[in-house]
Amino acid sequence: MAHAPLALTMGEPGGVGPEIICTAWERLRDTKFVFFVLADPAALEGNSCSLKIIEAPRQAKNVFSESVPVLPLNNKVLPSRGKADKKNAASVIESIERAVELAIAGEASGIVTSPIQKSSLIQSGFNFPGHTEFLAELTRNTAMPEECTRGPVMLLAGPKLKTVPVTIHQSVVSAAKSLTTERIVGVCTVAAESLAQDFGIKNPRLAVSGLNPHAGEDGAIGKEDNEIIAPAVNALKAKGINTFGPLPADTMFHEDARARYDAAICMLHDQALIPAKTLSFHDAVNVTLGLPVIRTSPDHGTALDIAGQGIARADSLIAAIKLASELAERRGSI
Ligand SMILES: NC(=O)C1=CN([C@@H]2O[C@H](COP(=O)(O)OP(=O)(O)OC[C@H]3O[C@@H](n4cnc5c(N)ncnc54)[C@H](O)[C@@H]3O)[C@@H](O)[C@H]2O)C=CC1
Ligand SMILES: NCC(=O)COP(=O)(O)O
Repeated sequence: MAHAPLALTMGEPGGVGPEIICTAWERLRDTKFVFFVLADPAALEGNSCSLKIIEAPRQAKNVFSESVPVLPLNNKVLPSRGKADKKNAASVIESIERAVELAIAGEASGIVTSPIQKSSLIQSGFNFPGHTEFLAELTRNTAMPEECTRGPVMLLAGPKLKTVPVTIHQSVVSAAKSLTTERIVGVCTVAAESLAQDFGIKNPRLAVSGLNPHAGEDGAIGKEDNEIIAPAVNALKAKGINTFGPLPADTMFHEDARARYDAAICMLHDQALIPAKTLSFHDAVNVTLGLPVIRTSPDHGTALDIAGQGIARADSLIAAIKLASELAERRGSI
């Protein structure tokens, strides 16, 4: 049976989201990568692509080669290019919530999120630091596919490197304090399962970073590496997960080092995202593992500084759309 279309969320209407959605559609309109956008049409107007209002996701396929299919939201936006306005928060959030409902109902084969301006949503009272945590909450009561452990876990997947941060949207101080052996084992377990099931990597090799310089220099520069991370690596090995580390984070991303593993598991957000974005800013995709629905996203943010100038690249969004479609095929979604 043909796949249901992908649900694209609107993201921050003042950012580059609307223009890269339009560019992505122009490049994909004659392909199998059919999507519809959950948006207030006002957010997408002013770009070169034509829009077609649809009433249900199943209509997307019939209009996709001619227009961007748009499933309208109840909450309206007042877009202002280059600025994030917290008055648009209800619409931005509704887009994500409706995408999740449609994916759970099988009317969308997966969700691709456009970037949100987190600071603006948080100022409006939104209680989540990012999509990852919000999607985990929205899908909390939905059963996971068989033999899949619940996350959420963030994966940055690029052509040269896959990285997973154990701690995500936390200050460095709180991230360091919140690291536990159990948490590292949990994240690695979800990552290993997903790399095998979703990415087809048999017995994936996980390289686990240290937290401190030189992985703690045998306890001389911090105790977490020996007391928290090394026991996690041992516990993972005992579970049969192909894991090694803790490795000094500064020397685990050069070309020869990358050849030794399938994913780098990092203790901090920036340990994982700096190498991923440095190597492949325009090709890497942010994937949330350990959800009952498929979710991908471009690796970049709202780029308010270039919004509306016609220079934003849509490559990472296109990579996110293609990857979501591949994952849906692999999972055998409707
Ligand atoms: N998945 C999501 O919703 C994400 C949201 N964000 C949010 O985005 C906002 C801005 O974050 P920043 O740290 O400034 O990162 P950013 O990725 O928005 O921008 C960083 C730099 O990259 C450039 N850039 C970004 N996307 C580009 C594209 N498609 N083509 C060409 N150049 C591009 C920007 O112009 C800027 O110079 C923050 O609120 C952040 O939380 C950041 C990452 C992911
Ligand atoms: N730096 C990555 C990022 O902030 C994306 O987070 P999320 O919105 O996917 O949770």
